[in-house]
Amino acid sequence: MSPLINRPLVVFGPSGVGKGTLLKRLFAEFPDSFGFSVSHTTRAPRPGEADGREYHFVTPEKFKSLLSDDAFIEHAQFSGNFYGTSIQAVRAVRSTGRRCILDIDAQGVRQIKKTDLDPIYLFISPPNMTTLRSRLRGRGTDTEEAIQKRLSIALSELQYAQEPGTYHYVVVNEDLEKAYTLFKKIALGETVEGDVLPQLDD
Ligand SMILES: Nc1ncnc2c1ncn2[C@@H]1O[C@H](COP(=O)(O)OP(=O)(O)OP(=O)(O)O)[C@@H](O)[C@H]1O
Repeated sequence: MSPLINRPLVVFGPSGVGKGTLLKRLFAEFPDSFGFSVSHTTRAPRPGEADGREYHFVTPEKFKSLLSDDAFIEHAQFSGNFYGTSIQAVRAVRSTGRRCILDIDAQGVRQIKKTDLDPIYLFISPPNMTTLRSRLRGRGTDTEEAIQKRLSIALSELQYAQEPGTYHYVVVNEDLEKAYTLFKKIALGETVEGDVLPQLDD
């Protein structure tokens, strides 16, 4: 098996747990070491978005043909549009000498497990549910209805993480400095213990 650093890193965890916060810090500290793959989408580009940079913008027909050619390692539909990560996009990151990071949901993780991508799976966990709820509210970006929806999806993500063999590592994002220190070591391919998945039954 190749060294850990050569394998893509799949980062998953419930909405509001702090994935974006940790990833932003990692990219700021190591601007040349990591890359996100460019996904395909059928949604229209927003002002300022460039094809091949934010997304590969494709028609629904093209998306379907890629899908039937098994081009995607995972795909999903959100609010009427399709999104997918192609194996080619992951390889493109690798060819620039960067470690590819995939920030996806549990449904995507399930799909990737059926491929031969062989990534490292890292689950970002809240220390408890109370903290997760208050972070989602504290972010101030969602309505109460959207928060409830995110929380119910979060519960299924947490249930998924409790199934055996789901992840290689857990990072509990309680104290941000501590979480980032461990997250960084895992991203850099160091061999570490990782945290233990908390109970999350509060
Ligand atoms: N260790 C921490 N302690 C306290 N607050 C934190 C910590 N980590 C992140 N936060 C805050 O929690 C909120 C959610 O974080 P963030 O947006 O990074 O989550 P996310 O997992 O990327 O969510 P989504 O999947 O919805 O994009 C933000 O307001 C962030 O500043």
